[in-house]
Amino acid sequence: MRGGRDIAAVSDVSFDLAAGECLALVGESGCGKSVLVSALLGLLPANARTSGSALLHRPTHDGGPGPAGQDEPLDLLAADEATLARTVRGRRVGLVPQSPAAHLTPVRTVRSQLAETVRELKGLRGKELAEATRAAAGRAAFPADHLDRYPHQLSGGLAQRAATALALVGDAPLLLADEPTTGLDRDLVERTVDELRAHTGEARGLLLITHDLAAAERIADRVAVMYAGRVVEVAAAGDFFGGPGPRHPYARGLLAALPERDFTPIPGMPPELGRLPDGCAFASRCTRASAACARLPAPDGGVACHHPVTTGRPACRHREGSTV
Ligand SMILES: Nc1ncnc2c1ncn2[C@@H]1O[C@H](COP(=O)(O)OP(=O)(O)OP(=O)(O)O)[C@@H](O)[C@H]1O
Ligand code: NI
Repeated sequence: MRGGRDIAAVSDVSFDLAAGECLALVGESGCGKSVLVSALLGLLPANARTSGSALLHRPTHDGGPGPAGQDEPLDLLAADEATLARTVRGRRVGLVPQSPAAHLTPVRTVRSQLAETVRELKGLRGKELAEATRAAAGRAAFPADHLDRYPHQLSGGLAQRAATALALVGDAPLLLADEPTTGLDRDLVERTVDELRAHTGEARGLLLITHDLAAAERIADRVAVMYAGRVVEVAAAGDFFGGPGPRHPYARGLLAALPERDFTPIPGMPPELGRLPDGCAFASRCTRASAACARLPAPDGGVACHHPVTTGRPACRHREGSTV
């Protein structure tokens, strides 16, 4: 920040994502979801700092170890710009960006941007390229008769679909979708998330960032909840949305806020990142808070809370399989 102040936008985040799995990442606006995605792709501003590791394994179709010498994971946080640009972005990790209108090149039509991506990633030319470009648009329900439009001529939902089409072209082993259904009607939301879910076939992984808990429930295997830059709970989707429900009070509050549930918002606002308390950042809004919350809770069994709701069942069930 200006004045030499540091802001910790994302802290101590730890999770895995298996091949063939969809992990939904949810949490209020500003909790750090997009910063996390930018960090994974080396897209943070130049003055940002990261530490730790983000290991990307080579996918294998049977889930077993890869060919000898080729299954060394790549640490995305340590990779240099040339590696990220030439081998990672679009190829090994696809991105549906949060603000598609800002990511599309304003002076080129959707067709030309999509064709360039298909040419680069699939090596197609001529008639085949034109055909594959139309097919790529169709995969994200982008209408063929809008392909010759410029980004400023698209509605928000159409720009979203153009960005999704671009992200799907490379069939990357890991897809990061940052709010891919903003501005879409319910049937298009469902069509889009189903297409993203289909992407997890053939041992591909999907990290779905969304505010749409119904969309997460529809396609996610597990759910991770972020609050003020930290992951506070990771749970199997069946437990999270089903009977036992989430165990972290914040995660329970997120679900209870839904109109089809209690329709009761969590009182108060998330804290400012520059003024985080030393202890649990949710304590001031939490009805279960106690003196223990003055200390930061360490993640324990998938939940970081001094007084999680006991549901009688383990909330975190890891799927078998190799990690992506
Ligand atoms: N370039 C930046 N410089 C300073 N602060 C930033 C920068 N980018 C993001 N932030 C801050 O980091 C925090 C996390 O932002 P982020 O965009 O990751 O939130 P988010 O969870 O994706 O929210 P939303 O759901 O609204 O997209 C916010 O407080 C934001 O203001
Ligand atoms: Ni975001």
